[in-house]
Amino acid sequence: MMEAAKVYTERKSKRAAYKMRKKQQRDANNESSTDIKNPEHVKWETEFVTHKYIPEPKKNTTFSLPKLFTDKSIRFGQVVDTTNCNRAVLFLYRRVVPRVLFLGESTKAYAGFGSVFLGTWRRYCKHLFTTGDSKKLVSSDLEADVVNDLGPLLGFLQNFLKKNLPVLYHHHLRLRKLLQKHKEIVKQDVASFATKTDLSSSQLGILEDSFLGIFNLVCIGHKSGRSMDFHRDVNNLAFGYNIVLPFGEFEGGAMQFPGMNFEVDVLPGDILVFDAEFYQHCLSQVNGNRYSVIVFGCKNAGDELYGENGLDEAKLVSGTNVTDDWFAKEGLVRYFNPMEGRNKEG
Ligand SMILES: O=C(O)CCC(=O)C(=O)O
Ligand SMILES: [Fe+2]
Repeated sequence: MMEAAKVYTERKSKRAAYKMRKKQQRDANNESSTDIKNPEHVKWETEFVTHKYIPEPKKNTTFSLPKLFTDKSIRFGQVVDTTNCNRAVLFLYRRVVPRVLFLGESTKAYAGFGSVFLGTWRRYCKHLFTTGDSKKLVSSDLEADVVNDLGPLLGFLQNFLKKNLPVLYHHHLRLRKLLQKHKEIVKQDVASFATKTDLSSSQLGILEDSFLGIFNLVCIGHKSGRSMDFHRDVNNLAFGYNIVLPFGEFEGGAMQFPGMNFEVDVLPGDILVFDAEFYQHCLSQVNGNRYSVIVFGCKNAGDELYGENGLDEAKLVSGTNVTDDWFAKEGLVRYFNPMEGRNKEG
């Protein structure tokens, strides 16, 4: 007994020392704790805002909007749209990305002066014409460096979502599994899929599965071309949310929501999660070198998997083929709050 008690005490003090060391390391690196449960760090706030769709203004129109969520603490803005369906939520996590995971030089060089897309399927990327220069595909001498650089960041993000936004985590996971399932089907009969769908055999396996984790598509943006114009990400997965992580040395680049009459600063180390498919948005003028990692889902994949291959679950991710009744029957809600509860998939 005595011996056991001693071992226990030793372990306890070792653990305490370890925790202390980690904390000191974090402080030294000027990193923030990712434990958002710490009440000192978290201050959830709910803002109810009404969103009004406004006609797309001329290119380069600038908006002057009041800033929300300027505080250092993490906040939660719940947005009620005009149909009062609680459709959208925006989440802003301040200073949660450890500094060691910030984008490295290789990835910045790889992004060049436009946007590049990394995804499981080359074709799948090709479909994303959200910016003029997104045709640049995944093939570069820098690719290995980029994978080494981005992999840990995506791993961190995945764990972060799992802990803090479980429903969104499962939404990505579901799409991921669906695409994997499709990949297996294609592999078994490569010839017959060659013309059937754009997610064809020749496009498989560009990146290791483990690199993307639960995610399917990642955009690395530099200067964020079109984002500065007022837009919606209309090719996005329905009910998906963009996860935006800005990096670099810059000023400006606030995410603006003119239809809701506010903007939020999003800074290196922050994670912004918002419904870019539903809400019109743009970035304010950026001065300096701003890079952004944007994780999202593209609805073409869901549409193709459903339409071309009849994979039933794809209805869920494409959204376009389903009614509210279908969701209800499946025990799902169309407009989920990524923070609360879980959709069906375990
Ligand atoms: O932050 C960026 O670079 C892009 C912003 C944007 O338009 C989006 O995430 O949908
Ligand atoms: Fe956007």
